[in-house]
Amino acid sequence: MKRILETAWRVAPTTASVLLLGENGTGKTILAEAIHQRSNRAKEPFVTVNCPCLKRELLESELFGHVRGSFTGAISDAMGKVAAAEGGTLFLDEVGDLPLDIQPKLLRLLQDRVYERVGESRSRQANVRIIAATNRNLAAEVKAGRFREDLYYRLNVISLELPPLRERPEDILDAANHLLRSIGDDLHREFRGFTPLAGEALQSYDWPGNLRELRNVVERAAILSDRDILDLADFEIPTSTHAATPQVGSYVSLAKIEEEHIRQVIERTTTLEHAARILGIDKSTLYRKRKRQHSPLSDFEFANETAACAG
Ligand SMILES: Nc1ncnc2c1ncn2[C@@H]1O[C@H](COP(=O)(O)OP(=O)(O)OP(=O)(O)O)[C@@H](O)[C@H]1O
Repeated sequence: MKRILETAWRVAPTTASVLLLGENGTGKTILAEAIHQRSNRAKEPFVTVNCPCLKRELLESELFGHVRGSFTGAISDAMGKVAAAEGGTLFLDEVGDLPLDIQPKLLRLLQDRVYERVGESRSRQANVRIIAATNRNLAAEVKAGRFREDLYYRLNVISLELPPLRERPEDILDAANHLLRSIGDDLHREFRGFTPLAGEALQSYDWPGNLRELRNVVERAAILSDRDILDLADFEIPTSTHAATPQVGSYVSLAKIEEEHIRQVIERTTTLEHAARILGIDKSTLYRKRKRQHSPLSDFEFANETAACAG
């Protein structure tokens, strides 16, 4: 992540287009704004276009503007977001969803800095810096014929891939502390972080919704807790989905649910002691339960066998 941010800050003051890649909630929009803030366009507008939100005709007009009468409902001339972003940055969110027939118009804007309003033949000059983001694999979209190769290469000069949180568990606590401080500012409260148990639980979960989900979980805990150090009891951290997990209400025994839950916690933790603390039992009880369940002991459990029995 450090390397990604270093590259982002290096490219920020230039006018180069930037392509941000990553799953939903990894912070692409926030990074786009931060790049804009660190550019010499910071005092100029930062304008977002959300590509999948609009129908094709409306999207073209939203981007480039239109002249009166160019389509039903075009009752007056309108400037588009390209004009609104003049001098500043145009952020194209979910650019992978841009319809194929609008893509050449974006390419022209990127290459020649010109565009036309819908229904108008005269070209207009634009001075905008483009930052685009997508959660799609654009190379695969090109192969599938849904994204133009020339546009892909034009956008992909500087691309930054934001990794999902589950691939950087070492960053989770830092991110959670950062979010907690900013949530504290909003709530006019001063938080002092997380108890070790809460921290471990935050790090053990794989956050499919990434930073957005982490923020929601931390915010909820902060609002509902009256402590200044948030504890495990303040959190509702969802159990990650697992194909083999028996669902509550399905026809399986409690023992089976317990076995599966223990298996999952062990899978996500690095020591038996850590797993036992999350499960709220002591490690010798956990060891006995694992033996009773006839689960083959993993390397890690073997390594901890002696310690567990002593404890
Ligand atoms: N660096 C950060 N500092 C504080 N909050 C952050 C940061 N990055 C992400 N977040 C939180 O995560 C949320 C999602 O971030 P963001 O909208 O930038 O993600 P995204 O990758 O653009 O998501 P999507 O693909 O769904 O649009 C933000 O609203 C914010 O609450």
